Amino acid sequence: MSDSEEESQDRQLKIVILGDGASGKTSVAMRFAQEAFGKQYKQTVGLDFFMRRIMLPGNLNVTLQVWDIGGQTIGGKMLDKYIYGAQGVLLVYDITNYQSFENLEDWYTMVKKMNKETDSQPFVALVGNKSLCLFWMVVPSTCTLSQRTPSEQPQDMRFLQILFSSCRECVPWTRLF
Ligand SMILES: Nc1nc2c(ncn2[C@@H]2O[C@H](COP(=O)(O)OP(=O)(O)OP(=O)(O)O)[C@@H](O)[C@H]2O)c(=O)[nH]1
Repeated sequence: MSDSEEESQDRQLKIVILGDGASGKTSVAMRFAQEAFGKQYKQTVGLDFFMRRIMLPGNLNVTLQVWDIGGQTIGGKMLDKYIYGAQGVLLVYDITNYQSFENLEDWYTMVKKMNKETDSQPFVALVGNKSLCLFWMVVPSTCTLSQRTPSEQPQDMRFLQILFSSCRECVPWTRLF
């Protein structure tokens, strides 16, 4: 393969979406990859994949492989395999469900455990989904995972700030991916 052919090939990045069931992971992935939203809840069993090509500054083509992990996989045998090798992790909670925010700590622990041995750590972002359901909001927008666990500052991760999404109402997505 020539140099130019090699250069024109897309780089692949693996993004894993984690969080409790019904927090909106599939909706986030679908909104990103297909610009679609399904109102009906259909539980993801195991995992699902989505892909989208994007162009980064400098005409760099990148294919994002989005791994939508079912909320029921926590504690399951396969979860570490799903997380392995991810360059980015979105930890999704539902702003109308406080438990889904609290449980992110468990998801985050899995990410840390999985990546303990590897040199490259993924970028991790918290995503407060259903962000336009303000009437039912129970997780204040000032909460972050690191605030909840001050002793556990994520020095070993490149931790991004909290982001908000609303799949139903289609707010701009540029900051999330
Ligand atoms: N109003 C509103 N509803 C949303 C939003 N995102 C998702 N939902 C709804 O929330 C429900 C659950 O969404 P899913 O995307 O299937 O949740 P999930 O996290 O993938 O769930 P699991 O497959 O169980 O892990 C569905 O009925 C969605 O239509 C949003 O931004 N706003």
